[in-house]
Formats: sequence, C-alpha cells, structure tokens
Amino acid sequence: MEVFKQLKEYYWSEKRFMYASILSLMTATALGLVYPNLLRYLIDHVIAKQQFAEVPYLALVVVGIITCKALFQYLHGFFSGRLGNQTAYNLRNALYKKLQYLSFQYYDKARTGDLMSRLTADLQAVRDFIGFGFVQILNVFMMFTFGAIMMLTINWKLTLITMVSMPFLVFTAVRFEGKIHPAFRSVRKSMSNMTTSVQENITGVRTVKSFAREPYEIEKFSERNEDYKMNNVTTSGIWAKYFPLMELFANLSVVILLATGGWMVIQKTLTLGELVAFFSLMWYIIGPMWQIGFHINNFTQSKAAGERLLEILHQYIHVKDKDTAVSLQANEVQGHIKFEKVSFAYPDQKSALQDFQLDAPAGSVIGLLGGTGSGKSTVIQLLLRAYNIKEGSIKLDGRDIRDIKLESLREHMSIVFQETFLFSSSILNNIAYGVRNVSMEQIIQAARLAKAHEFIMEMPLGYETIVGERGMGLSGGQKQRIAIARALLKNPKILILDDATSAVDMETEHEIQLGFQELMKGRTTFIIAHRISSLKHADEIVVLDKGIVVQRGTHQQLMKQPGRYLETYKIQFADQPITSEDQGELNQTPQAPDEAEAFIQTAVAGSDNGGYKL
Ligand SMILES: Nc1ncnc2c1ncn2[C@@H]1O[C@H](COP(=O)(O)OP(=O)(O)OP(=O)(O)O)[C@@H](O)[C@H]1O
Repeated sequence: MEVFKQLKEYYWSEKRFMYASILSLMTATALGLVYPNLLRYLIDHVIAKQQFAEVPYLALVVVGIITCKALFQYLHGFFSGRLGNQTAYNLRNALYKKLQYLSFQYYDKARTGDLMSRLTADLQAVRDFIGFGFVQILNVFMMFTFGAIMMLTINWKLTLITMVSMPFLVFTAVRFEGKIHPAFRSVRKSMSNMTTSVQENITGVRTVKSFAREPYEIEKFSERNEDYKMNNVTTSGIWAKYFPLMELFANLSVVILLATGGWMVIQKTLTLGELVAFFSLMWYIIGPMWQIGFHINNFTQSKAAGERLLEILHQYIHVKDKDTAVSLQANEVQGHIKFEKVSFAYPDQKSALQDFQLDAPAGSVIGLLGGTGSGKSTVIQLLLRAYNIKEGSIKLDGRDIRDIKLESLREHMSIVFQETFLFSSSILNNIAYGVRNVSMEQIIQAARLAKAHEFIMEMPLGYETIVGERGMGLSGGQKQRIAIARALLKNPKILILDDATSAVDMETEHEIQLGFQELMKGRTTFIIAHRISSLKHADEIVVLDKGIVVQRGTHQQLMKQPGRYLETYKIQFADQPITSEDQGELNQTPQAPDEAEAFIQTAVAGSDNGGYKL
C-alpha cells in the first residue's frame, strides 16, 4: 500500500467521490443480503406453512430490493468513474509538469516510448484501481463480514465448520500476490521496451528505409515482442497454477456445507429454509473470495504501474532554482558573459571542457570553432544552465547564473539549435513560440530577417501552413530559417547560434548573416560554426580541441598565427580566391606548411581529433 500512500495527494482531494462510491456499494451489498433471508422466509414460513397469499407481497419486496440495488450500483459506478478520472487528470497534469521541469540530464537517458507507456497504460492501471479496484476490494471484505455475521446468527457451528477451508484460500491468495507482482512488473517493462522500439522505428523510418534495414528492425521488434509474450506466458502460468487451487478451496467449503448442513437438516437441528439461506450466503462469501485473485491481479498491476509513475514524480531535478535566486528585469540585463575556469564532464563521461575562460562584454560577438566533440555545444549548454557545473563559475553581468532564476536566465537568451524542432502547428505559431503578445508585423519582420518570408508566402496557406510532426514537408534549410525567425522574434539580450546555418546553402547563409549583423547589434552573440566565413567578424574567436582552448583571438590575429584556425581557413578557402583583406594577413603569417598539410590529412582521415567538419 506504500505506493498508494505516496500517490495520496492525487486522489485524496477527491475523497468525497470515494466516500460516496463506498457508501453506494455498501448499500447495494447490504441489500443483496436480504435475498437469502427472503428465501429462508419463503421456505420456512410461506411454503412449509402454506401461506401462499404472502407470495405477491414477497415478489413486490424482491422487485423493490432489486430496483434499489440497481440504483446504488449505478451510483457506485458513477462516483467511482468520477474518482478514477479526476485522479487520472490530477496525475497526468502532475506528470506532465514534472516532465517539463526535469533537467537535460534526465532526458539524456530517457526513452520516449517508455515515457509514453508510463503516461498511458500505467496511468490507466492506477486510475482503474483507485476508481474501482480499491472499492471492490473493500466490498470483498464487507461481503465477507456481513455474510459471516448473518451465517453466525443462523447457526454458528455450521458457520465455523464451513469456514474451515477459508484460511487455505486466503493463504493461497497471498502467495499468489507475491508471485504475480514481480511478473506483472516484467510485463510492464517489456511492454515499454516494445513501445520504445515502435516509437523509435516510426521516428527514424527514413533512416531505416535508406539503409534498407527493415528486416533488422522487424527482427529487433520480434525479439521484444517475444520477450513481452514470454513475460505474459509466465504470468499466465502463475495464474494457471494458483487459480484452480483457490477454486478448489472455495468449492471445498460448499461441499462441507452441503454434507454437514444436510446432515443437520436430517437431524432437525437446522430447518430447510436455513440450509438454503446458508447455501446462498456461502456463495455470497465465496463469490468475492473467488474474485480475490482478480482483485489481487488488479491491485498488483496498478501497484507496479504506480511505482513507475512515482519514479517520474520522485525523479531528482538536477538543475533548479536556489531559494535566493533572483529574476532579472529586461532593462537591467546588459549581456556581459564571463566563464571563469569552468571544467565540466557529462555524468559518467570523461571531461568535456577544461579550465574554460571567456570574457564576452555586452554586445560582443564570440565565435566558437573546433572539431566534432570538441566542446562547443557544451559551452552553450552550460551558459543555458542545462547542466550544473561543479568547477568554476559562469556570470551574467557579474552575477553567478546559479543565483538567477532559470526561467529568467533563459528568457534573455535565444538559441537556434543545430537540429531544428518544429511543433505540429502553423508556421505562425512556430515562429511566435516563446513570445507573448506579438504582432503579425513583428512576426513578418523576423521571418524577413531570417530569409524565410519569401518561401512562406509561396505556400498555399502562407503563415497558416501547418507543418507536420518534426516539420515534415519543409526542407532542412527552410526549417532552420523558421527556427532563426523564432529566435529573432524573442529579441534576446544573448543570441546563440549553434551551427544554425549548417543546413542552408552558402548564399543563403551569407544573406542570413547580413541580417544577423544588423540583429547582433546590442546583443551578446555566440556563434558556433564550422565555416570560417560565419565567424570571421566575431570580436573573439575561441578554437577548441577536446574541451581545451587551443587558440583565441580575432580573425586577423588568428590568421597571423600558425595553428588550427589558419589551417581550417586554408582548407575551406583552398578553391576560392582569397580576399585582399585576408591576403594581406596571409602574407604576414609565419607559415607552417608542413603542419598545415599534416592537419589537412588528419582532418580528412578523421583521426582522433575527431576530424574538423569542413
Ligand atoms: N548529453 C551528453 N551526454 C554525455 N556526453 C555528451 C553529451 N553531449 C556531449 N557529450 C560529449 O561531450 C563532448 C563535447 O561535446 P559537444 O557536443 O560539446 O561537442 P561539439 O564541439 O559541439 O561537437 P559538434 O560539432 O559535433 O556538435 C563529446 O565528447 C560528446 O560526446
């Protein structure tokens, strides 16, 4: 019951429905107990004493009782439904809220399919138990107690004799619970594995098809399906073993009753009416006992499901606000960013950034260059406070970002990611995402700056065009331009472009960057790019390799030093005429051709420096 104790806050507010449901079911159950007594009366008083005139009245009483019982059963269903649905609603909201605030660290490992199965199947199991299962179990106890009391009042000796096999029934039921619970946990786990597989397959269908990996995917799914099937087979095996045993003990009680009760009737220590009443009361007790397996099954399923929900609800949020954290007003943010001796490693990974230092005055443009996995995106992630740093500090206008409310910190930043995500909504809503009270003119202005307006207008519904899941129907470059417009519309103090123009052609990139130059004015901008052309106007360019800063300076300064930057420049501009501006710098550069050549070769061969993206 510990699981349900921990889930209490989600259903206890609806306790009025629970009480109403229990009360309705108790009344319906109590009314059901009238039958055996009517039977006893019918046999001992009406039939035995031939008082047949009472039959119509008895029939009327039966009709009345049936009607009332049906009414209370309806009320029980109604209140239970309300209780279950309201609980599910509360839980769904709480889970969704938690998922919103869970940190990047959680999502690095989370599997979408698994989360989806928790939010649907597991939630449903908890809903069913809290709504119906719990009251039904209570009803089993009530039926047993009421039935036993009535039997005891009729004949206590016969009651005790017939109850002799009940402890065995209860013992078997408890053992059954112990076995079936872990089995159900495995079923749910394999179910979520299967859902994950389906979800990943559908999301990655293009990759699967382009690599012609359908047979492999079918086999992979088949393995998980097999696992799910086997877990269900094991569960059914437990069920098949215990259920007949429970049935046997239940039927044993009936046999004992018929033998002993029949003998008592012959001995005239029990009337025939009492035996018949006893018999139907016996079923009244056995019925719920019989169902106890089903209820236990329900209970264990929902307990396993509840555990999985609690796992999310109790999940530790790594990045959260301090009690003393402050909110920043828009007008007080300048955008001065300072990284002081920041070292960072992702959980269970080797260092991603070492002793990183950076001073980006308000309004400056910082370029980050480096090979794959060199730590460029990590710098940005840390600035966004996607992860907590353990060494060093990051300051915004002299204030440690850990002392600023997360929402407030991120409100002043706009980021365009390498991978664009568009919501299944109109282009308009996608651009306006993250900004409140924005006019159509502002949206169009942002789209124009991102060079997106023209292609949007060419679409049949223009800004109202719905872009499907993951922005299907748009090219990579178009999606990226929408994402850029979205970032620009936010009018942030800090603008981050994480390889934002990687999916557009050189010409469009150039055009967008012209727009950026206008836009960067008054904002601190971080540009991660693999093309030197995107970075050359930066106030400071930081070259990273394996998390370490290997070079830093302006384009002009870096062009004068032998090193990674110059080598990258040479590779990128190998086929293009060098601009007069750069030519001058190159002439002064202490050339290191061998080193440059060696670098080109390493880059092309993609050696352990990860290979520069060229
Ligand atoms: N979420 C993560 N969990 C664990 N390790 C990570 C995570 N993100 C990045 N890393 C690791 O940290 C290192 C730096 O990665 P980062 O993404 O910062 O590189 P990058 O320079 O941006 O690369 P790219 O140009 O390919 O985007 C890499 O070794 C990478 O494998």
